[in-house]
Amino acid sequence: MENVIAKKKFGQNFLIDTTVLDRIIQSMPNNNNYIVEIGPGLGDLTEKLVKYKDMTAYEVDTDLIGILKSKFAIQLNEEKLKLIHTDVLEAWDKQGSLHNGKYDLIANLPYYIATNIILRAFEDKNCEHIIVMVQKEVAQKFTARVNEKEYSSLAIITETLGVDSRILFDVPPESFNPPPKVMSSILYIRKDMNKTIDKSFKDFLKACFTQPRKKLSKNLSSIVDKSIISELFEELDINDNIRPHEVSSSLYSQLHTKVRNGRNKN
Ligand SMILES: C[S@@+](CC[C@H](N)C(=O)[O-])C[C@H]1O[C@@H](n2cnc3c(N)ncnc32)[C@H](O)[C@@H]1O
Repeated sequence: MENVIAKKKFGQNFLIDTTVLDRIIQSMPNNNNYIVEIGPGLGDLTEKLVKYKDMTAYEVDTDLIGILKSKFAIQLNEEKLKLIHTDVLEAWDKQGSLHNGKYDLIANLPYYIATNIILRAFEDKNCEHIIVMVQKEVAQKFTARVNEKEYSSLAIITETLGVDSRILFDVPPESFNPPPKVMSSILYIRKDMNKTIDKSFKDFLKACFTQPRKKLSKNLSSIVDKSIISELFEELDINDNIRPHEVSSSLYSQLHTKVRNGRNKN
């Protein structure tokens, strides 16, 4: 590894295990999509990705930009690689999308903003696949299934937008330098490009999970009259004692549609 001191504030844990790097490459979907990487770091994953496809990498750290520019001078010159020096969240704010064509996001994400990045990739209409290294606990939240205790808004949004979502494999702390304090996982999500989620559904889920271990009916009573909740539950054959993590994403969608169509408190 180059003589670089990893910066905690940028979530820098560099992946040094070549077996893991190769397994990420093997997980790449077989398609013609462009590649976007967030946080190329010292460029170990970038070096492998750019052999397969043209790509853009977004990096916030000025010191790393200098290293990457000399390491990838040829690829930059041939325009196989575009290196953008910015905070990726600002790029999303400004551009709306990280690339103006269909792309797959492949990255070892900075953990302090990983959830936020995945949610932004969900909103990005050009992003199809998300293959990212995140904290294992975060990966579990995105891939939980109904009735599991981790099943909440993130998993429901993922199921609603996705055709496929799963954890591909776990990665131990010693695969990184410096090693993070937590176990990591490679998360795989394939979005359905025809689907979007509106803010009203997200707000609805937030209300449903205000107190995740209480009854769903109790949480819903902050936005829907109790008598209407009973009516809706009967129509949809939902048990009054049900907890928020016991309701499937499709049932949440149906409930939301009914609430939005006038049966809320306002
Ligand atoms: C976990 S490291 C991964 C580095 C490298 N890809 C690897 O696998 O070794 C996260 C990378 O994201 C970069 N980063 C952190 N915050 C960022 C942001 N807001 N926008 C763009 N890059 C960011 C860090 O500087 C670092 O290079």
